[in-house]
Amino acid sequence: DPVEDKEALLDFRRHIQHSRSLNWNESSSVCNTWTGVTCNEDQSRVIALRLPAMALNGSIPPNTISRLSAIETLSLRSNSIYGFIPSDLSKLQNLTYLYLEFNRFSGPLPLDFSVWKKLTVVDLSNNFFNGSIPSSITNLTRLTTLILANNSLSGDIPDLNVPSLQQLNLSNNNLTGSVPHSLQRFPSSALSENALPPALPVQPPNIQPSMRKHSRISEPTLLGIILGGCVLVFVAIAILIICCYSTKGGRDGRPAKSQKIEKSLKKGVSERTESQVKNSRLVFFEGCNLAFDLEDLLRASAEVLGKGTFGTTYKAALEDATTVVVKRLKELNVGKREFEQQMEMVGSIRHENVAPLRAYYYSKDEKLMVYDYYHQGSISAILHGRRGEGRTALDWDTRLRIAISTARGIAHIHTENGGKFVHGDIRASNIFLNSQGNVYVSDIGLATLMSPMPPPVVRAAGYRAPEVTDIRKATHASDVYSFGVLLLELLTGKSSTNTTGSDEVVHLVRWVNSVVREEWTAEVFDVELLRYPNIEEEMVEMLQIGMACVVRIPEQRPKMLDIVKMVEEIRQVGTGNKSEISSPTTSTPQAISEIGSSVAAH
Ligand SMILES: Nc1ncnc2c1ncn2[C@@H]1O[C@H](COP(=O)(O)OP(=O)(O)OP(=O)(O)O)[C@@H](O)[C@H]1O
Repeated sequence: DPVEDKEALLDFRRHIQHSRSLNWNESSSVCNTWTGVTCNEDQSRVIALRLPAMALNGSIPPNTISRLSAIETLSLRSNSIYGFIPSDLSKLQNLTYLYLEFNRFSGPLPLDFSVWKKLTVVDLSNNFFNGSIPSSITNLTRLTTLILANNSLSGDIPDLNVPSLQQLNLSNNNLTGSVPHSLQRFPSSALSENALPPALPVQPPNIQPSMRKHSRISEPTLLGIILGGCVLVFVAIAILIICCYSTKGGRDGRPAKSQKIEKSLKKGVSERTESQVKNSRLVFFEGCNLAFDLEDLLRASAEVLGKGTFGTTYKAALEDATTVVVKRLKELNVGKREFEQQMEMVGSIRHENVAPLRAYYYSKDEKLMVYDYYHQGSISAILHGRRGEGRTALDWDTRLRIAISTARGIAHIHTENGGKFVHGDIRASNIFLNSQGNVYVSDIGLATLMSPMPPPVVRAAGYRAPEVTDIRKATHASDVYSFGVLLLELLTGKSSTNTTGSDEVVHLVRWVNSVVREEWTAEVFDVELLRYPNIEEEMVEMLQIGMACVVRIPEQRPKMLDIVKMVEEIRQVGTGNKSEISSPTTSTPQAISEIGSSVAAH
């Protein structure tokens, strides 16, 4: 651990008020457990400190952060920090990203920006900074973003001739003078709400600048402008969304990475008033090392992953290169209290096979859930996506591992809330693999939040136990049924529902039952599995478990804890190749048909 950095951070915490708890224990590892702290690869130095929306209150204590001399990212946005930017921060020679917006900083900006040679992004907006904009900013040759909006900066705008600068916002200050040539390439909004002369004089030029210099726009007028702006934004976004959906995603059939959709994620918040935004925070769960706030999420470039039963799911890349998944829920049937209770329950579940809910957000218009992004995608996508040439088939060992891990995950969920918790929506599209191949059960407990009249849940149909008529009333036994369907899916490679040539929908359970009844068991298994040697008995074993889970009468289905044992034992009762990893070779389908009839007996 970087001992000196640790001391500096502890000193920082000691000298600044923070009403949200910071898990910075002296005995724990700075690099691995401390919220908001990131270290370099060999864990010798702290390189990022991100404490957005941590309710920090006070001024930045001198000689604390300035000792983190390797720091590249400093984000203290959306707190209540006041006072000057301490001059000793000039020691942070590696500082690249500086986010101090939405605080109560005041006083002049640091005079000499050139000490931070690597500065790339600077956001000091929404504070009370005054004085002029230092011309030393011109020396920042790597600067791409400069946001100083909503302060009380005055004086002439310096000639910021910084070729790398791509994003500029100096709006809503008291800046005067003419727009320097170097800044004329930016949209006029970058400089709006200042005391600059208008580009086209609509009033006598000698009157307007001086009037505006002394009188800021009155609040009702400002409100009018904001509301008008919001309506315009809303209409524009509505048009964009319509355009977007009419093209049904990217031309190649994949979800379109689209700015329009990104805007739609932002829409909900742009409609809210500023005070609502300030009062509504993302609620993080303990142990979550992610450090971002709502503004980060809204700023993130978002890509639509898909639309599911509960809303739209986005992949959002945050400024620090973290990727998260944001579920934007729709049509919920619950109020704030019930939503929060359910989220707290879901967020407290910790198991190696359960996708942790990282954070959630609730407001009247917007309900968000934040998860880790799983690089390999869902089991459904891996199993059914892209059949044909160039496809990597899901091997038997992986399918077995998915079955065991999912069973363990669900069994754990069933022990929560005094053994009353139900997943309610087990299916292949809610089970994920991360880049290391670990398995995670996701989307827990969402079904119970649905509105009384959910949209036709076609996708869930093949997984839904026959006794479940209302998806909000799922039970442990109905989860077991859905898990059984998942096992059948892993074995057959077929989706939970399939459409025949005559457009008839055939449920996988019915199909498997009919095939097994006719003693054609060998036909059941995925042809992609026939390449693996000595797995027949294991497959038959899994088929038996799957079929036991999908029996019609709920009371006759095994309990999840028993299922875990049964699935774990597949290897032991199988061919005895317990520790071997089956590799793709050829095996004859006859071998399977010989043992197939043993399943029919069950
Ligand atoms: N944490 C995640 N990591 C990676 N991909 C995800 C994650 N969560 C969801 N996805 C993907 O986003 C897409 C949309 O997911 P979403 O959960 O909204 O709908 P679904 O799973 O397709 O359907 P349903 O909500 O009805 O279960 C799916 O392709 C899903 O695989």
